[in-house]
Amino acid sequence: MQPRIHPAESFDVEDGKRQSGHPADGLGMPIVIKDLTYTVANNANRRERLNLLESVSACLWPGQMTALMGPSGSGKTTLLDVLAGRKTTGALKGDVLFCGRPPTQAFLQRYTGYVEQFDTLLDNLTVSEMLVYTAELKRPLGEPRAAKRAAVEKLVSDLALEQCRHTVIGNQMHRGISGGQAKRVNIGIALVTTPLVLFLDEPTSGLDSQTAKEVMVVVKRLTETGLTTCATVHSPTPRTFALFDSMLLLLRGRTAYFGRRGEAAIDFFSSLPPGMTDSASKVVAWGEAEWIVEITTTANRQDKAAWFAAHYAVSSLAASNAAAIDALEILASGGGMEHEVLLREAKSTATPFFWGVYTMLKHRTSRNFADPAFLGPRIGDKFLFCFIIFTLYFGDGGKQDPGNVLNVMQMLFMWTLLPAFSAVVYVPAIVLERPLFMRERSDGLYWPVTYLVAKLIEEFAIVLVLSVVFAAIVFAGVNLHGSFLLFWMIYLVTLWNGIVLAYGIASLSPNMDFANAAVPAYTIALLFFAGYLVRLQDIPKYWTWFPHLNFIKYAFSAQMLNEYGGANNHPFQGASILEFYDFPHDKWVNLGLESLFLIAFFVLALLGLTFLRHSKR
Ligand SMILES: Nc1ncnc2c1ncn2[C@@H]1O[C@H](COP(=O)(O)OP(=O)(O)OP(=O)(O)O)[C@@H](O)[C@H]1O
Repeated sequence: MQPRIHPAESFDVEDGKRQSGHPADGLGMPIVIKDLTYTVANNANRRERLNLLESVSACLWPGQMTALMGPSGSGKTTLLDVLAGRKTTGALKGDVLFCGRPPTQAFLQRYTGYVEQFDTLLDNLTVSEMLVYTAELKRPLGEPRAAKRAAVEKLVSDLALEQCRHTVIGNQMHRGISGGQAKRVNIGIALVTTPLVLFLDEPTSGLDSQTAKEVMVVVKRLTETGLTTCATVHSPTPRTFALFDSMLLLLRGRTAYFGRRGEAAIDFFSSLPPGMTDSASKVVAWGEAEWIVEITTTANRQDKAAWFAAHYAVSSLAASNAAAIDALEILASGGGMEHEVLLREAKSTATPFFWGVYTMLKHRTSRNFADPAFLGPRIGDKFLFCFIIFTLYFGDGGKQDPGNVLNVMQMLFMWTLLPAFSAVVYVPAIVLERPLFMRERSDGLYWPVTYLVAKLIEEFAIVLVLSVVFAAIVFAGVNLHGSFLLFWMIYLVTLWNGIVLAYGIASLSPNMDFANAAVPAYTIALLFFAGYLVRLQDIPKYWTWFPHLNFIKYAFSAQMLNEYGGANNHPFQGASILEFYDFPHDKWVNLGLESLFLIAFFVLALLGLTFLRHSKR
């Protein structure tokens, strides 16, 4: 006799009520997957369409843990991504229903947890800080701080992280917590808002069998409180596999088995025709999971995936599954389910913009400001150039001979250009952090604009302080003229422009190499059109549009007008300096026009962060 699928056991389908005493009482969300087909353009031949998932049907139940299994490349992560709404490409057919309704993206971001295969953590926070940071961004603003801390404390205890709670997470260069602890922190991040559904992509990969079991025991305990849990696993040990309630087995994107783990699965696989199965006696020696993996992997290698899918499709198990799935769908679509209202959620983040910025500054910026590896590259170049200019041009501004006038102009030109050149130092802040940003954004921690504003405030604050010091040293040391306030403001706005430009280019660039090449290429192009190497009036007609798009031109014009605007406007090449170069506008107007580029680069960076994902999933 084929086993009955668990939905019918958990729900009284006829009455439409939960059976009393079910662990899902009070919390949880059933998920129906019905005839799901997911198609993408083949990487190898873009004109060809590939079904990465084909007619997959199953349901995931609150309070139960479903193992998503299958050989490598069978579509497990693809299915998890589809369920969690994290696919950015491809076409979907069929239904994915949470509580009987298609979920909004905002619902998925706010009420489901997704533990990705690779860890994306902030390496300079401690375990506790990482969880508090996530809790503050993801839990409602109105919740008292003590309640948030208590939720984190509970997670630390549930996930057995007490030992390493104050250990810095670290990275490959500076070792911090272990792989198993990092995995548990990732699970903690997914659980910190008490989600209704938990997706885990290979939560046990890279862990020894004991740690893998410990991690899954924790997940099991949490699942029993009513969570709907689905985890991809490769070859779990018998003890780990025993924690799962059911199994969805995929072969080349098609269902090869969906049903209970244990006796039901063993019955199903041992009843296959000879040649397609293996002796059930091996289950004792190998364990159930290993035995099933062996049968299905062999079939996959022998190109029998289609046969398996067809065999399952006509089985009485598939028929009873289909009936149970239909019943659940009808029941759920009837309304009145506990968490149904959440499915109408329209806001992807629980906390407002200003809170996101504040929390990011509080947790991330405070750490960065105490980190020499972060501050070093941001201060070092400015210090070096300031030192060179101070020692090389000391007192030159007070000397009136033509040679010195030329030196001061060249110095002003370099001083104006350097912030744009050294902008490349800000590229890694966006490109290397992209996986973390993508994860946090998908988790509904913040909007791209929140992230961008917080990061810019962090960078702007550093150069605000530095620029006053270095501008004062250079202005006094070189003995410059004009307004110091303007001299400093032009320097500051140019530094800020360099930062936002680097962020803009980084957000548009697919990788570090591209961004590292694009920033200097663009800034060198600006250099030719800044009004010094070629006078603005001598630029050929077909290039005259470009200086208008050049913030360095406005900055350099403002610096020159500031320095030579008064009595200092010496005779130069048969005219005065300013007549010879003919810089347009007033010096303050030039500063104002330069400032407009901040807005333009900001919009560019925001568009890149919002709409370009670079890694297609
Ligand atoms: N655009 C594409 N063109 C061709 N093949 C693709 C494309 N996108 C994904 N695939 C293939 O789809 C299959 C499913 O990938 P997926 O990551 O879901 O497998 P998986 O079962 O999670 O594998 P693993 O266990 O190794 O993580 C893989 O064979 C992958 O190479």
